[in-house]
Amino acid sequence: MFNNNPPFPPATELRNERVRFQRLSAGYPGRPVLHQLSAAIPPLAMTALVGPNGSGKSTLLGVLAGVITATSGQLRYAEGSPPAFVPQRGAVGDTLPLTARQTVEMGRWGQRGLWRRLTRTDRTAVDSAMERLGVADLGARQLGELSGGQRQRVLIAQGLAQQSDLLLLDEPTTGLDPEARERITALLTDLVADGTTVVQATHDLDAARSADACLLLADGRLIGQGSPEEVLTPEALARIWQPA
Ligand SMILES: Nc1ncnc2c1ncn2[C@@H]1O[C@H](COP(=O)(O)OP(=O)(O)OP(=O)(O)O)[C@@H](O)[C@H]1O
Repeated sequence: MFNNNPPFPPATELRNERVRFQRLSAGYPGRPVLHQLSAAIPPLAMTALVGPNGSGKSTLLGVLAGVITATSGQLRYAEGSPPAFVPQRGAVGDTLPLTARQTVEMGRWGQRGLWRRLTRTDRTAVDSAMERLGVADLGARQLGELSGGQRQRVLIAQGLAQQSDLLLLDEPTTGLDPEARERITALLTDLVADGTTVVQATHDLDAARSADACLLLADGRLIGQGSPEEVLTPEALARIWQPA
């Protein structure tokens, strides 16, 4: 959830790639999930991770975020900040006794450490992330009292407060109504225009089709990468979502 040091040092020789992984495998104890993935994440662009339930999208995001360690392969980052990771809404306890503002402030812990007081710079980063997500007026509300869309925006604000140029989001629009979805999609598009590299796992094919690049996963294997037109063909989608 917080800024992590990348598991591998920045690789200055990466050109036109923000992240590159080669023959990357990862999983959980006794459960291999990702098998030998090789791909690159383009900088200053939106990349969509697409695939059926259980195909390994969250696991790949976790590896890119540095919260899951690869079991083999290579993962390299171009120069830039450590990634900011916005986990799935359901992965964050709704019953945590935290206000919306405290939740966003947690985004600064990576820079500040858990026990240090927030500086003015931290508070400014928190304020501006909350303004940008339209949740400034919800600051005093308990996280668990917020609607799904509001809670999602608070979690994205926590990611933005990290001020990273690499933002990883796990299904940021799942379960939201169309208006909330559009709002978040527009925000992510603006972030890319402002110089952020965004990677989102998504079930939303409209969001995936409007991304700059797609990685298509099935059963922990990468079965397509490239532009949405190249990857999200009717044949590929039929094959993975309606197996014979
Ligand atoms: N903490 C865990 N421990 C053990 N297995 C896990 C864990 N988290 C996920 N898995 C398993 O890893 C596989 C990939 O899960 P993952 O969450 O990465 O897929 P996903 O594509 O993000 O799925 P969804 O679209 O449902 O979110 C699944 O078989 C899942 O059951």
